Amino acid sequence: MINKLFYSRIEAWLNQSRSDEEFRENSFVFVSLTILIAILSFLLYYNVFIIFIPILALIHGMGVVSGLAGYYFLKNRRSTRTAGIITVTIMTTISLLFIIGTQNREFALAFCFLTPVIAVFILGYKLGSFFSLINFAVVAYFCLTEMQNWHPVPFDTISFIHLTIIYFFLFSISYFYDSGRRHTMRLLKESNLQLKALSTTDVLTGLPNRLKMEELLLNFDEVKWIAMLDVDDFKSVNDNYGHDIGDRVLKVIAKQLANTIGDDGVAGRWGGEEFLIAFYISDVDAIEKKLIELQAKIAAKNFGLERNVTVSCGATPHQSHMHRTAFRRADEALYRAKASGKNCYKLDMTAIGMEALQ
Ligand SMILES: Nc1nc2c(ncn2[C@@H]2O[C@H](COP(=O)(O)OP(=O)(O)OP(=O)(O)O)[C@@H](O)[C@H]2O)c(=O)[nH]1
Repeated sequence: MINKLFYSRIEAWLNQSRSDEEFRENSFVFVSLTILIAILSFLLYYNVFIIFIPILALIHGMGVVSGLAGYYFLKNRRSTRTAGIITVTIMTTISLLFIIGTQNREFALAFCFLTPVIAVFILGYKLGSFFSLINFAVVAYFCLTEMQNWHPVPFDTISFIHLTIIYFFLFSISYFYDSGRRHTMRLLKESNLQLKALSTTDVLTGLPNRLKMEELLLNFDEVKWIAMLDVDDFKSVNDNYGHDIGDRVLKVIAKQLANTIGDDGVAGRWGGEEFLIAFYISDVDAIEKKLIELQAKIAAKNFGLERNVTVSCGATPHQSHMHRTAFRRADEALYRAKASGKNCYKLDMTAIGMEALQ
C-alpha cells in the first residue's frame, strides 16, 4: 500500500509511468537526491540556527542548491545522467569534506564506502567506478600523507589496509552486480525488440503484417492514401501449381510491391492474397502512376507458370481518425476493379469526412 502510494507520487512527479524503461533509474536518482537534500537541509538548519558555523552552512547550502539543480535536470531536461553526476558529486564532495574536517573521529572514513555502492548504481558500473576510484584515491592520499597528524590518534597502516579491503570488497560486489544487471537488461531489450519485430512482420513475405499496418493507419497522419491489392484468380494458381508455388508468387509480389513503393509509402500483407499500401503522398496523379507501374511490373513478371499473374486494386484518400471508412471505400473500389475485368485499379475520390456529414 505504502509502496504503491510512494511509486505513484514519483510517477506523478516525474510524469512518467512505472512501465517506462527509464523509470527505474530515474526513480533511483530521485530518491537518492531527495535523501541527500533532506540531510543537507537539516545540516544547513543546524549550522545556521543551532551552532552557527557559517562555513559549514555555506557548504551545505551549496549542496542543497546543487541538489535542486539535479531535480531540474531530472524532471525538466530528462537527463538522468546529469542528475546522477550531480548527486554523486554532492555526495562525494560532502563526504570528503567531512572526512578531512573530522578526521578519524566518528568513523568519518566510513563515508568512502558510500561511493562504490551509490555511484556505481546511480551512474552505472563504468562511470560510477571511475567516480568511486577517484574518491578512494583522494581518501588514500589523505590517509597516507597525513597519517601521523590524524586526530585524536594517528592513523596506522593496518587501519588503512582494513579500509582498503572493505572498500574493494564493496566495490567488486557493486561493480559485478551492476554490470550483470545492465547486461541482462540489454539482452531483455534485444529480445523484446526481436519479439516486437516478429509480431509485426508477416512470416511468409517479410512485409509488415496486418497488425503493424493497422497501427500505422491509426496513428500516423502522414498516410494520405491507401490502396488494397488482391491477386487475381489466385485460387487457380494454388489449385494448378500447388501451395508452395502459390507462396512463392506471393513472396515475389511482396518484393515487387516494396521496391515499387519505395519511400512513397509502406506496403504490408493484409491477409491471404491481399496486400495494403499506405501512401505518404497525396498527389492523385503520382498515386495512379505508381499503381499502373506496379500492375505492369507484376503482369510482366515471369513467375515460371504458364500464365501471367495480375493484381486488382482499389484506392482512396485516408485520414487516421476515419481509417475504417477509408478502408471500406478502398475495399469497395477493389471490388469494382474485380467486377470490371480484373488487372486494373479503381479510385474512390470521395473527400474524407463526407460520409460522416451525410
Ligand atoms: N499459397 C497460398 N495461398 C493462400 C494463402 N493465403 C490464402 N491463400 C489462397 O488464396 C486463395 C484466394 O482465393 P479466392 O478468395 O477465391 O480469390 P481468387 O481465386 O484470387 O479470386 P479473385 O479474388 O476473385 O480474383 C485461396 O485459395 C486461399 O487458399 C497463402 O498464404 N499461401
